[in-house]
Amino acid sequence: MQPKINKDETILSVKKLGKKIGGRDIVRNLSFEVRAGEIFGFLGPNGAGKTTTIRMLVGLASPSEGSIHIAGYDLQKDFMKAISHVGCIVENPELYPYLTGLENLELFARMTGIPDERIFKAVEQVELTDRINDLVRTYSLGMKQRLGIAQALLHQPKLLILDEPTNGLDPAGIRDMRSFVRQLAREEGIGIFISSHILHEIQNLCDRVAIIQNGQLLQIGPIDQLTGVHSLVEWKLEPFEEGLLLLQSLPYIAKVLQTGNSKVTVQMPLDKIAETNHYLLKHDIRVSEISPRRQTLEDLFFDITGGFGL
Ligand SMILES: Nc1ncnc2c1ncn2[C@@H]1O[C@H](COP(=O)(O)OP(=O)(O)OP(=O)(O)O)[C@@H](O)[C@H]1O
Repeated sequence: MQPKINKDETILSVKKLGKKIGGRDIVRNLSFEVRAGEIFGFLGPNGAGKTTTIRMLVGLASPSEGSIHIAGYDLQKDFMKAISHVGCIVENPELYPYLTGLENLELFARMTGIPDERIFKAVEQVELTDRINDLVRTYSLGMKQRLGIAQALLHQPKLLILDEPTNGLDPAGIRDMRSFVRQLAREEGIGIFISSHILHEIQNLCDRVAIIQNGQLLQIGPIDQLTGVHSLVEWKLEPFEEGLLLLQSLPYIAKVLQTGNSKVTVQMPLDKIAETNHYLLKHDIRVSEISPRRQTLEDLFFDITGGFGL
């Protein structure tokens, strides 16, 4: 029987979190929540403060300001209770290659006092049943990741923290990861916090995202709401510089997002395409391509972070 999921239950609540290291603000005034059954993406360019935030969420670093509550428990005041609801896989999990997947989990379960019967459930949850009796040294990176996640699920956490989970995985590995992460959220009601810089992965997987830069929150919200706001149109123009200047002079062209290979992508209303095309042609600009599309998470990310560091 599937557990009843209360989607209003807040699993992780971060309020006004701050971290100073050597007098420098690494994380500032960061607030967000992750609810039961929700997949929450945490994005930011290199050096934005993602790892520092995760280190605070799992108790490896203490906040200079603010609070973290996990399943209602204050991580600072009630550490053991709060952390007992967290499963995390940060970097590569510790696994023994000359033991089978099952033996690895049995060893870990015994060391941490978890009953054996939980193991099969966790193996099922990460879709590793077929290979669980094989030696870990024969596993692909994706299978090792899944075994690591099974290990993190053994104590039935309400919050799962995954730091760059698709790093190094091939497309099939990424697809498998996406499938069971969705199931963990939808069927088990686990709140899932994923940091990543692979933006299309986040776009396909997460319900909501937070984008941070310089330790501060820039945007937070459901992906559809954040990305559906603008329509983008890519133009291929010749001569390019003159065409670009003309486009920029139009009052309804909101933003120029990318240039290269005689192409420019601008934010503009779709019903102005014909008018714009006519205007360019009238000024002897050859328009060889016009491609309208919806704004992606990647566009939004580059737009608001300035596109640095990815
Ligand atoms: N122990 C430390 N001492 C000094 N500076 C630090 C320390 N830890 C992190 N920083 C600095 O804090 C900033 C944020 O680092 P952090 O590793 O949290 O970023 P990140 O978003 O995880 O980046 P990446 O995607 O590159 O891992 C960086 O400028 C980093 O140099």
